[in-house]
Amino acid sequence: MRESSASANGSFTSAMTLIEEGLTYVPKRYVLPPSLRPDGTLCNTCLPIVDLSNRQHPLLRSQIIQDVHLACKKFGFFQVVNHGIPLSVMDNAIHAASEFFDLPTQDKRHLLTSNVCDPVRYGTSLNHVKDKVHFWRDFLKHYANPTSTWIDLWPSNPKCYKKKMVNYTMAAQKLQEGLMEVIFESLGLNTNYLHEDIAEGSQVMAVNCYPACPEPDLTLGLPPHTDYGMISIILQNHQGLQIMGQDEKWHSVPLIEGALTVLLGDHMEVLTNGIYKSVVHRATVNSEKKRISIVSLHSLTLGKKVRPASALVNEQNILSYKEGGFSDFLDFISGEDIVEAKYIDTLKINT
Ligand SMILES: O=C(O)CCC(=O)C(=O)O
Ligand SMILES: [Fe+2]
Repeated sequence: MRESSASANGSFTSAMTLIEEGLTYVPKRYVLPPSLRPDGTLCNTCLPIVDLSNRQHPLLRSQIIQDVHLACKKFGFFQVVNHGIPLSVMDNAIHAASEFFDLPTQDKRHLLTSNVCDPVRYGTSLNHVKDKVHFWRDFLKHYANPTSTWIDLWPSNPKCYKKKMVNYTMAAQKLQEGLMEVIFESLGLNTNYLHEDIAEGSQVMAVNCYPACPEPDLTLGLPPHTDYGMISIILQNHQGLQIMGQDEKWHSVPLIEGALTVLLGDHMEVLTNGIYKSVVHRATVNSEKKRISIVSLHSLTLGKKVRPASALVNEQNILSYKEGGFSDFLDFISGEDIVEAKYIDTLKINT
């Protein structure tokens, strides 16, 4: 029978536990219908890489702006190199995350919750209580900006977690502020647009762990989805992320040492009135290595709404989105199954 001792009867079994039990197959609840499985047909298109080293250079900045514009328009995605976050800060964050997931379940269980509004959440799949099909992922999510408000709630085990993770979350928040300026400039908006709201904005860290999987072709770490925020910055230690191109084919995001991945989210689609679209992406799993990804999700602060920039609404590009905010997204995911429904669809004005 394809079911392990730990079944999906409402009790909690992390993906890490299954591996520790020495499972040689994936339990039935993880097996996707054939049409949703990763079928291995991938495109080898060169994906955009933006080198930020010259972003303050008066003459060379315009090339960066142009690269960002093309990448956002065509893919809603790019990788950044020379972004200013030291390799040691990134490696330490991955290390702290990995140690957290290696802890025995009893040391993580107190963070277990299915309430999406809790500022610190440990869990598995998307929502292990509600999911019809499960995904091969354990996660820890916590708020990060501003640090002083949230850090006391972060895990204190492993001991190094707060110290190592905070160096990364603060650097990612700063990088995000610089990236937003570049993205706004690429749209012809003032670089100071929403400056304070962005500096005070929400930052949610989604720390994901995808253990090595005995049958990686039958399941996924995360199903196709878009992120809700303005941008997401992803740090990963192994390949596994795929993005959907305009050609509706999956493209694997390569692992480039030191690079970070930037994804445009639904609130960016709203702000640009659809000039830039949020990118559909998914996480695949592999049979050899545990993969860690640390996603820094940025949007405006909880009470604020994002609306289309008035400079981007005109006769050629008529108003196409309603305003939406982090709290609208939380309401949406409390009620909907995100495998079946999309948050961005609730924000579109049907003309
Ligand atoms: O693991 C990844 O690379 C992607 C994770 C992701 O898409 C998410 O947490 O929203
Ligand atoms: Fe995502």
